Amino acid sequence: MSPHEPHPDDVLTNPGENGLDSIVAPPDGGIGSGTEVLVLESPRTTLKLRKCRIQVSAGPDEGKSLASDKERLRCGAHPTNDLVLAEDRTASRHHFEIINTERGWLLVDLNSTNGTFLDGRRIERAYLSAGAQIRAGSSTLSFAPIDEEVTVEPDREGELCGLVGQSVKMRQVFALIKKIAPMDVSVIIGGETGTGKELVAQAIHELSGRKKGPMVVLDCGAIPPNLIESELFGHEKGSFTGAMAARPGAFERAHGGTIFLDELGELRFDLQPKLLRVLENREVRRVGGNDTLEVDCRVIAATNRDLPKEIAAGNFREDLFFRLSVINIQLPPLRERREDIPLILKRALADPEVLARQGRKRISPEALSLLMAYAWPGNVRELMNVLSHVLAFSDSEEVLPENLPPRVRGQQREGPLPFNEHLTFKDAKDQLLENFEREYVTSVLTRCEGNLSRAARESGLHRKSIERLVKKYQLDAKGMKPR
Ligand SMILES: Nc1ncnc2c1ncn2[C@@H]1O[C@H](COP(=O)(O)OP(=O)(O)OP(=O)(O)O)[C@@H](O)[C@H]1O
Repeated sequence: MSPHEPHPDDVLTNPGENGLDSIVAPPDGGIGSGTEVLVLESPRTTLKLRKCRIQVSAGPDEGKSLASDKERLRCGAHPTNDLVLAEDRTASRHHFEIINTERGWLLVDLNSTNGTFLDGRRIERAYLSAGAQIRAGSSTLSFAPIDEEVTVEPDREGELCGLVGQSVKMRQVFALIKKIAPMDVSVIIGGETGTGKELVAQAIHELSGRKKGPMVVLDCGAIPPNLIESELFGHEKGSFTGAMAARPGAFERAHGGTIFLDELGELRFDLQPKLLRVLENREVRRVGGNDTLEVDCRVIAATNRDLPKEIAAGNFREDLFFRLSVINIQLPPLRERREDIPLILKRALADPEVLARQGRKRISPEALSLLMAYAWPGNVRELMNVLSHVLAFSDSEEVLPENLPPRVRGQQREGPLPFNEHLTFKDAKDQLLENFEREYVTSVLTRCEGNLSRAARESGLHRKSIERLVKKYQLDAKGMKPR
């Protein structure tokens, strides 16, 4: 897609019936996103596209015009601009840019020699209204915003770039991914752990014009605070103790491609302005370095936190949220699309690697109905883990209910509490509690593949408490990581 085709500014959808809450607009309650939510009767998603048109109405390039959906569009004499004032000798190489912000179209002078004028007044930054007249060099340009709505029907296919799902909710997600992937805008992907946020980010990258470029994943929750700048911007050799060699940061490595900021909600509040600065300026300077490097990458972020709530609680910066949430895709938990389970299992069993290792396997109808009844707090990741565990430990061709873990069979709540009646009350209680603690933490860690931060989030325990329990029961969290 050319950079001049439309791209959406906001995603609007039905938040209620027909499973349409899978894709939501950035919420407007209290934080003023300026986005409406359309309640539709049919399972469709409506994208509100925001474009603008600038036209040279006077000057040597008179008649040139551009309709753009880009987040930023640049104007000046240099051929790399979106609108090139090739004939205007008094226009600077990069004269001004117009940024599509959630608050409106912002005109920014790019340190031009002769200045940028809006309706006759010299400006550095100013919001544009319809019909505004911009003067750059000896050219006058008229500005007009264009808003249009596009309806996105659920996709017909039950698969997209490794994502499997035949439910209306997932097919809506697939259609939305296809629609927005070629548009070079930021995206925030929300959803519980294991719902496929990283897969969605990969799909957007693969279906975009940047697919030949790199996709760099930065786990914001896993970066020690003292290394955040070096992780984002890179560092020069010797810039701090331990910087043995120069290293490019994540943004530099993602140049020409996509940067995926995973667990964005975990990024510490005091570190958020540093990220915002890179997003705003699109340039980085390595820690200990002197040169500024321009970086051109698409930003996709994921979180399992409710960011508007985090903003209200003072844990997340509103400006960073708005900078990133041009499009907001919310992935539904597996328990809200149980009809996807058979297809996900079928695809997994047909995987050539699984076939080579385990041979042809099938799931009995009784086992399938248990798998479909379970709540899957760890979503598709947990389903995949259960499947590989079951396949590794069952010899027969058919997976039966007894091959499934007790929690899936729903047996953990059955029967009397397994306490030892020959102990004193206190000792019996302590033993019961210890058994519970050991089994609970083992179960949540298995589900989270030994990832302590994720296990803490899913269990509602503090990470320190999980660490203490792992130590107390000598659990092998590392051994639970996938090989
Ligand atoms: N719709 C899906 N179809 C097939 N596989 C899926 C789907 N969703 C998730 N998976 C699989 O589940 C696992 C977890 O997916 P992924 O890492 O994308 O989830 P996530 O939402 O990013 O999780 P987290 O928030 O914990 O990082 C992966 O093995 C992925 O391949």
